[in-house]
Amino acid sequence: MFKDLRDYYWKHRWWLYMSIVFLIIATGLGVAYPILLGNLIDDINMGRFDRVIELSLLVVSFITLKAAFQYGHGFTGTRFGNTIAYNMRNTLYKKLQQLSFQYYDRAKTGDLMSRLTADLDGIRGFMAFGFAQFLNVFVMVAVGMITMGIINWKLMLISLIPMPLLALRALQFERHVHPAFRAIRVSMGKLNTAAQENITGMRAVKSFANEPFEVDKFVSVNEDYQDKNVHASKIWAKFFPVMEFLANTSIVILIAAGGLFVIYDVISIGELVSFSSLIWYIIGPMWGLGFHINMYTQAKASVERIKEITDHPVHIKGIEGAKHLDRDEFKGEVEFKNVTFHYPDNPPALKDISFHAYPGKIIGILGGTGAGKSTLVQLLMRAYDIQSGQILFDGHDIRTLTPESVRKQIGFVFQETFLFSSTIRNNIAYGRDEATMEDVIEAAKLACAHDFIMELPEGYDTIVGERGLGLSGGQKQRLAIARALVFDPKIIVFDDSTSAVDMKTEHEIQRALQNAMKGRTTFIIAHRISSLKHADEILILDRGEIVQRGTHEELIQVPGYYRDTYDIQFGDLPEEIRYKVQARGGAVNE
Ligand SMILES: Nc1ncnc2c1ncn2[C@@H]1O[C@H](COP(=O)(O)OP(=O)(O)OP(=O)(O)O)[C@@H](O)[C@H]1O
Repeated sequence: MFKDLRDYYWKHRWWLYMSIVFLIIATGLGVAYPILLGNLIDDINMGRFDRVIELSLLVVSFITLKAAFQYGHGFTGTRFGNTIAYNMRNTLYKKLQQLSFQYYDRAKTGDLMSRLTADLDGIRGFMAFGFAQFLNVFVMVAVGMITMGIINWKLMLISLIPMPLLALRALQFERHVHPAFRAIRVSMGKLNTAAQENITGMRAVKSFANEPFEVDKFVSVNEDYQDKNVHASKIWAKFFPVMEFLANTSIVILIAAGGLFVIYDVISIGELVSFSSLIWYIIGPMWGLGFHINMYTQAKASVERIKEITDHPVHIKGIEGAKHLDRDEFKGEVEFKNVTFHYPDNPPALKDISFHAYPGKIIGILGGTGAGKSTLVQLLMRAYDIQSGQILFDGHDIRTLTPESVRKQIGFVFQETFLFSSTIRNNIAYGRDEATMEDVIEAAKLACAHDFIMELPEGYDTIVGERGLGLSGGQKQRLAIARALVFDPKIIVFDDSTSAVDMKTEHEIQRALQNAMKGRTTFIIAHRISSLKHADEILILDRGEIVQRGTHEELIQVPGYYRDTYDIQFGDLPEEIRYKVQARGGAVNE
């Protein structure tokens, strides 16, 4: 475990060393206190009062010194644990940014969140205190036994008789309670996931009036969480009285045997008092043995869970000597050459795809659900590496370019718009820190979003809620278009951006799209002919293959998916209305 964490703590290891030394000193000083107390009692018992003040002051000084070293241990330990957790958190978060789409296809949000929080916290706790205290167990037992042995080794051996049993019971307790705690953690994860999903999907819950079902679902996971806690408490309740009994047996033996030793003048009454304090130097560590081991095993498991992420291979990265694609030099030419791609463990999602998009041209993509449209445009930004063929930007295979520079050339408008809980300005300028207010406004104007933004109470400073709550679907999409444009990219991709909006909004978005496409190589996935008809080439995909291609005029002449779609959308209209609607570039029932 320490080897795995070396990178995070090596530079700060002095905090750990200091923390251990301070704790050992505090433990050593703690031994002086019972001895001094014993001496004090013996002096009083024998009527020697001359050293009382001196000894009392010494006791106070030792207690104060011990407290000071304990503070030092706490301070340095916390510093050490927090520094490690801070470094690990940053590394982990950075790695999460680097991991590819392939990783996130399978990752679970709740699980990742618990690694970032609960697991890191477990490691922090162990490194801050757990480790030093684990070492201190041996120091305490050794110091306690030596000191008691010096006073009277026979009494020491007699009073420690129940100790092996106590240690055994503590280890048994750990063995039982460890899985119980693990079950509580798993159940806690389920509870979090249920609550998180419910809050995220509250609109769906309400629209289906499914609150009672959700409450029942939560009650059942909550019951499970409660059961797991009750189970752990039962283990606790079963083991602790026995452990307490064994610890107290030790004290009883000490008092009984020690009393006899005093009566027979083998030890003084003060020494018996010292003994009864010193015995806790053994009982305490035995009692806590299970707890320390538990803390260690949990921290070890957490390190492994974190290493799973930090050691996870990054699937998409620039090869050695990858070229940076300069945005001023890039013309916007895209070519797919016999591209075949499948997701891991899946049949091909795209088969032998070839097309050439010249700078400024529009490629329309149409096809049934699952045909591979979104996959095709995701390959443009090298979300995944293809199995065969080539994707070329201005003639360069994108695998020979740095992924960042490839992605910076593309403005993406996704099916679903994700907005961050921040101002509208920041959401539009997302990914382009150097964008000025003028750039943001210009992009918003092009995206036909400026007017509605100005009607909002705080204009561009309006904070949009999580996921953009408070804005309509059409408004969110226009913000997404503005965000894509603020980059002034050479390529722009629209993934079905108008499917979820009403006709009026669609018309506004269409206007925004027309503005956005000007001078850029455009890929537009759409189900509406009105969005596709201006394309220079339309690709019809079916089960990962291009089954038809051509311009609107060419495709409506031949039977196939495009003409069928056209007939469904325009077929019922009389000839002259059909003509007018098409000329307007709008949808059928506008
Ligand atoms: N992340 C993924 N992992 C595994 N398979 C995937 C993944 N994404 C998509 N697929 C599969 O790849 C195929 C193509 O999916 P894709 O999303 O590209 O289709 P689409 O044409 O965009 O569909 P839609 O119009 O419904 O969005 C489908 O069979 C789909 O199930």
